[in-house]
Amino acid sequence: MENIRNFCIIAHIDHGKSTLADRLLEFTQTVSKREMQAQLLDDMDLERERGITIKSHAIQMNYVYQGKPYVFNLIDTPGHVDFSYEVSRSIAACEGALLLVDASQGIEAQTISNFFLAWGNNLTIIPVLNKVDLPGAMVEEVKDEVVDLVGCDRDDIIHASGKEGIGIEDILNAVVERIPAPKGDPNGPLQALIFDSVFNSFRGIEVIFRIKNGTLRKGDKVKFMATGKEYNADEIGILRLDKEPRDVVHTGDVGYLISGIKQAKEVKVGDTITHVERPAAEAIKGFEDVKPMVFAGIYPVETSEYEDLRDAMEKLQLNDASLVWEPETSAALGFGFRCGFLGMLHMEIVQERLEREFDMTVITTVPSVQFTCYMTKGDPITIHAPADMPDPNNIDHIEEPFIKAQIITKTEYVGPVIALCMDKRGIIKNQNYITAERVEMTFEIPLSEVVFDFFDRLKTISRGYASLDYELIGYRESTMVKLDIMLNGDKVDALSAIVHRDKAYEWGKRLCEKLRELLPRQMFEIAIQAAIGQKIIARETIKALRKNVLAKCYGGDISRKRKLLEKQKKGKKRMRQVGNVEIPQEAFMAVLKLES
Ligand SMILES: Nc1nc2c(ncn2[C@@H]2O[C@H](COP(=O)(O)OP(=O)(O)OP(=O)(O)O)[C@@H](O)[C@H]2O)c(=O)[nH]1
Repeated sequence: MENIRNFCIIAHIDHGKSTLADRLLEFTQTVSKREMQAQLLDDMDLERERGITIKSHAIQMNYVYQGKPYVFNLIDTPGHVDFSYEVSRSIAACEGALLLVDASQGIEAQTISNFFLAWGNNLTIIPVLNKVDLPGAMVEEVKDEVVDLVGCDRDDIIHASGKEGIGIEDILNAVVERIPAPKGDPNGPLQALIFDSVFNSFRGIEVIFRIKNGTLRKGDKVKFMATGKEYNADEIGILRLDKEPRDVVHTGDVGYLISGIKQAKEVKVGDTITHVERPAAEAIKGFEDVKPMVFAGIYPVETSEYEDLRDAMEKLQLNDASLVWEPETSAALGFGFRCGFLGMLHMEIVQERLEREFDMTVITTVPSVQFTCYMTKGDPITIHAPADMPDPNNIDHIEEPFIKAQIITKTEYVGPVIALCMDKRGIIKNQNYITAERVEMTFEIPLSEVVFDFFDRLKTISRGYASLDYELIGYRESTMVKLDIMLNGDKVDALSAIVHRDKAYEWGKRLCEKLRELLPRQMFEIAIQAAIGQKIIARETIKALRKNVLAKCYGGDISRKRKLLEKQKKGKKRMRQVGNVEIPQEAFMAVLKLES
């Protein structure tokens, strides 16, 4: 145990965590030159394509320091605010954290929030000034910022460049010198915290854990404390580039367990593994429940695929503990699921993972935050979907979630940032100069105004020089109304939205215009109407299509006709027939595009 060091890398998005992790793996020869590829730990295709980390990844390295061998368990974590739940779980498995700060950018919003997360969990922080190779590196200024935030000495900050391989040895040495070895009793009853899991269709669910006390041996009979289920530790081992089986995993170590578990619901991230004989008296304190920020319906494009979709969601949930869902029915779309996400990026990623990893084609409906309706009679109702909104006559008042938003930007953009936040019904609470050029502002804003396109607009008005972090602070009364959309007189529940009354007329008008652009023309006319209650507030018409596609073929070439039909069929992916109107995926998201 003396020779183990468990640490994670935390930073704001794009400050270079994955690149630095690559260098650490290379330097410690955890991977050979042949196996090395950029951002090695980002092993999902989606992560590579987008260049972002979505999942935390654990990997073990060996390092010799002053002649003594050490075992490092490194956990690379995502930087985007939507994935902070991954970060908090990784932190629970570590004693220390490398806090990277991009020397050309300085401290950003998630640098601060991730620092406080690690610090609050008593992790030893090693501050690292990364990307010092960049010509724009502002070494002294950014060091001032780091000293201010972390409260460390200037000399504690390590200069590094993941790209050029600068400072790698200094970092590895600091891990040994500054981060404490894990504590725990190797002879005590087994307590291992499950902090991640992966579905493997051949071998059953792989459980990733960190042992706090006791020792786990291959073949041991183990029990998951939350579910009470018992298993055989068929295979245990450590996580190198691949899983490496071992006969024993010791106190303080990070490892995996395979016991042929097939049911996703048997594995709960945050649960404790113990022995059936000599069980631990209590479970390790698990993780705080996730608080989803955005809710949307996910429906199969083919109604017959509902059960397959449920199966896919269960498996995905294993690997994404922040995804929550429950069954939902829509008059327009049939059976599906109401899902809670941590943000819009998370929602996009879930949709893409369902399609890529589980081969599902799904429709996602208008996202919404959660509201509380206080009724004139009876208990308050929580609403996750516009379709659930009760009759306005029975509502006393509605409360919506508010957040505290922390925005860091350059002083020259303070004006536009304040204007944007005011437009979003925000109130400025604080303004604090980090340096002469950079300022940190705090706002209170309704979540519904921030969760959708706010970040894009913030980036545009600040030319990319703004970062945002937010946390929920509670619910406040607002005058919200339900905006309904009707196609040829039929209300389409999946297109409804809950909006602030002051914006409802404008939104209704623009939503109809947007839908006119997005709905494909059909052989008949389509009337698009927006209504609040019984009152129609806007209308647009899509003219009927006169020619049919096959007319272009002059009736001749059969194979060409077939190709054309084939092409049409493909185009139908991600579309749902509602009544006699076809609605493409983009139309369900139209409400998000009204301001751009
Ligand atoms: N010049 C320079 N560029 C770097 C350095 N480290 C990373 N980069 C570049 O910065 C970008 C982001 O690097 P990543 O390693 O993907 O950053 P990350 O922090 O892992 O990103 P997320 O996991 O998505 O938060 C990439 O384009 C890298 O090539 C460095 O030391 N110097």
